[in-house]
Amino acid sequence: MANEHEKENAALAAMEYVEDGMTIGLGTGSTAKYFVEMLADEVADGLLVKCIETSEQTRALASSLGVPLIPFEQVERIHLTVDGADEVDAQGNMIKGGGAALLREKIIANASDHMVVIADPSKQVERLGSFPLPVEVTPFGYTITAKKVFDVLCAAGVDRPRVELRKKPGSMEMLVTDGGNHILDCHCGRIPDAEALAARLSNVPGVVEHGLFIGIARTVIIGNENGATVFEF
Ligand SMILES: O=C[C@H](O)[C@H](O)[C@H](O)COP(=O)(O)O
Repeated sequence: MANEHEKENAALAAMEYVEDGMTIGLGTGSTAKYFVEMLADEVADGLLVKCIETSEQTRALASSLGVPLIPFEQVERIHLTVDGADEVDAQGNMIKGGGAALLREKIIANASDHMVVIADPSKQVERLGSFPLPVEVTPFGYTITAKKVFDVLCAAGVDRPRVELRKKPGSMEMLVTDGGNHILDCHCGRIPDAEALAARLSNVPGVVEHGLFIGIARTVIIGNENGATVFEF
């Protein structure tokens, strides 16, 4: 599939940022998977790195491929994190969390010296919001939190938002994240001011984290059929 080749080329370009001795944050999702696989090949060839995973899914993948993982508590510094995105705008701001991994992804990206985002061109947008914004909430009081989140979206200028509790794929059961929380998918259509919305959402009690990554990515790599385009911020 063309799309897969674009993801793969983005991951390949991200390998340029990897150096011996680094501690590396491993993202989650179908694009990050290519990076983990490429890193595993280099590790097999003698690359010395330590890694920290952003989800149980990535932990399983990395372990199965022999990528060395260390517990977060033992991490003193994260030199580089490479992760995918659901949407990325021209400023490098993103929506993440389509795979429900946004909490650990944001903690790790924010703690990293350098976050590199890898994506195919379908993720590039002029304005964030077409992809439903994931908001991770505590199970306690989630129905009330959902109402507050709806109010915040309206107050932030989102036109007729819709807030949906995410279900497990193919099931009527509520999805539970790696952190034991639930996800509200906020259908916004268009977010007028992502930075302002991010600040408002962070102020809602019961919201653990949201999928707006503002000013966190330093490099965005968009893969294409023949290679990749790199944007630095
Ligand atoms: O929670 C999931 C992550 O934020 C992913 O990085 C994001 O959903 C992009 O995933 P993919 O590369 O599969 O489109």
